[in-house]
Amino acid sequence: MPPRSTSVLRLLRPGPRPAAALVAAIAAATALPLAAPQITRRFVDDAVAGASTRHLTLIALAYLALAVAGQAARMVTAWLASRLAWDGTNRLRERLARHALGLDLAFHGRHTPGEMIERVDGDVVAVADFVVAFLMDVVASVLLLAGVLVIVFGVDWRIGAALLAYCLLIGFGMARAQRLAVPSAARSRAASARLFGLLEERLAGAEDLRANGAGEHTVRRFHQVNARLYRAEVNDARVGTTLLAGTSVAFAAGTAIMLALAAWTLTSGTLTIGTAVLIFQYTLMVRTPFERLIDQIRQYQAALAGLARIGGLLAERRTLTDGTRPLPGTGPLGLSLDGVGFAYPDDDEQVLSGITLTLAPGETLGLVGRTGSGKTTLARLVLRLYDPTEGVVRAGGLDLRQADPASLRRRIGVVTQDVQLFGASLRDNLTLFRPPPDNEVLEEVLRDVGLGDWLAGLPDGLDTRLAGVSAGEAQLIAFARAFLADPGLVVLDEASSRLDPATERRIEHSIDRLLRNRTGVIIAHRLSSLSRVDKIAVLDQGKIIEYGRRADLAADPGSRFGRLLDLAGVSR
Ligand SMILES: Nc1ncnc2c1ncn2[C@@H]1O[C@H](COP(=O)(O)OP(=O)(O)OP(=O)(O)O)[C@@H](O)[C@H]1O
Repeated sequence: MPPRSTSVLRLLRPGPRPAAALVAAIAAATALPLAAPQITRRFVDDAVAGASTRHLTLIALAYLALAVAGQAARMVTAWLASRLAWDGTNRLRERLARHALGLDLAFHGRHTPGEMIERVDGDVVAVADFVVAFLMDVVASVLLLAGVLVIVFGVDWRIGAALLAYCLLIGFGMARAQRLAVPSAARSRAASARLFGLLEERLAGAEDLRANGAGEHTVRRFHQVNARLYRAEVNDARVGTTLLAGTSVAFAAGTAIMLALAAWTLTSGTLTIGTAVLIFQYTLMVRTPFERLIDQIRQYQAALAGLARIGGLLAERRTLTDGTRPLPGTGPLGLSLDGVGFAYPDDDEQVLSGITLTLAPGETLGLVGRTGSGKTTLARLVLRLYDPTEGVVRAGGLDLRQADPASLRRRIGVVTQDVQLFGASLRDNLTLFRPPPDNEVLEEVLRDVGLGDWLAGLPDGLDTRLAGVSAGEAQLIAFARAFLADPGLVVLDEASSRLDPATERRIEHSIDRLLRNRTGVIIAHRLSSLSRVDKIAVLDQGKIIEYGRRADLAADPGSRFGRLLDLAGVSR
C-alpha cells in the first residue's frame, strides 16, 4: 500500500476501548455459530442412544439460545463496526473538507465542485463501506473458515484434509469467476455514470434548454444513454446469474462429496451419526464466508482507489505562503500595484502585464475594459486569491505576500455579481455563519442598504429562511454583508445584469455609502458608476491603456474614457 494510504488509514484508527469491544464482538460472532454443530451432534447421538424427551428438549433449547446469541453478537459487531468506521471516516471527511477549503484558487480552478464532492464524500464512503465490510466479512469469515477447518481436522484428519482441498478449489474458482464478472460490471457502472452525468448537466441547464426548444433533443439523447445502460445492466445480470448458478452447483457437489466421505467413515465404524451430521453442517457453513470474501474483492479495489485519491488530495499543498504581518487595523487602506504581471497556473498566456497604479486611502478606482481584458483577474490579485507572477501588490503599504491572511480577509472585502445565498436564515446569510451582532445592528444595516421594507415583509424577520430572492435583493444583501464586515478596501464587481430602475437606484445609493471612507476598486459595467470614482483605468488585453484622474480624462477630448462617455450620450 502506498505510504499516503497508510497515513489516511491512521486517521481512521479507533481508540483502544472501542477497538477492544469490537474484537470481543467479532470473537463472539465467530465462536457462537461454530459451537452450534457440536450441539446438533450431541442431540443426534443422544437421540440415537434413546435419551429422554426432556433431555433432548434441553439440548434443543440450548441450540436455540446459541443461535439467538450468535445473531445478537453479529448485530453488535455490525453496530460497532459501522460506528467505528463512521467515526473514523467523519474525522477523515472533516480533515479533507478543511484541507480542500484551505487550498488556493489555482487548485480549485483545476478541480470541479463535482469532483471535490466525489473526493470528500464518494471516496470516503467507499472507504467507510470497506472498513465495515472488512471487519464484518473479511475478518469474521477468515476466522470462521479457520475455526471450521480446525474443528473438522480435529474430528477426522482425512475429512479435514478433504475439506481444506475443497475450500482451496472453491476459493480459486470463485476468484476466477469474479474476475470474469469485472468487465461487465465496469461497463455497467460506466454506463450509469454517463447517464447521471447527462442528467446533471441537462437538469442544470433546464431553463436554457426549454427556452431554446432543445427539449426534444435532450429527451432523445436521454433515451439513447438509458438504452445503453439497460443493455449493460442486462449483460451484467446475465453474467452474474451464470456465475451464481455455477457456484451453487460447485457448492452442492462439494457438500455431496463431504456427505459421501462422512457416510464412508460412518460405515467403516470410525464416526457416529451425530459426527456425520456435524461434518455436514460445517461443510454447509463454509459457503457464506466464501461468498462474502469474494464480494469484498470488488469493494477492496474501490476502497484502495479511494484511499489513494484521498491521500493525493491530502498531499496537495497551498502554493500561496501565509505572511504574518497584519494590515493596518482601522481606516481606509491605500492600494498600489507596481509592475504587476500575471499568468494563471498551468497556462502560458500572460493575462496581465506591467500594471502600475496607486490609490490613496479613501480613493476609488473604476476598472473598465472589454470582456476578457483582465479586470476580474486584477481584482483576484487585490484579494490575494493568487499572487502576481511579476511585481508587487500592496495594501496599506504592505506587500500582500507578507500579510497575515486573517487580517487580509478582515480588511479587504469583496462584493461580486454572483451573490451566493445559502439555504439558511437571513441572519446566517448576512453574517456568513459567524456569531451575529445584535438584531438592531443587522436591521439597521438592512435599512441602510434599502432592504428595510423587504425585511418588514418577511414572515420571521431575520430568522426567515431565504428562498426566491430576486437578483436585486441578493445584490443588496451582499452589500449588507460588506457593511457588516467593515473592510478598509472593497473590491466591487458590479452586477452587469439588467435591474429595474428603482433597484438600480437603491444599489447605487448602497455603493455610495459603502465607498464612503473606504478605498474602492470597482469593476464598472455601468457608466453611472464611473461618475463617482476618483480614477479610471482602462484595460485592454491585460495592459493598462489609459489611466488617470476621472476628471482629467473626461476633460481630455482625445481620451478613450471621454469617447466612452460620448458614445453612451453621458455628459462629461
Ligand atoms: N481561472 C482561470 N484560469 C485560466 N485562465 C483564466 C481564468 N480566469 C480567467 N482566465 C483568462 O484570463 C483572461 C482575463 O479574464 P478575466 O476574467 O480577468 O477578464 P474580465 O475583463 O474580468 O472579463 P469579464 O468582463 O468578461 O468578466 C481571459 O483570457 C480568461 O480566459
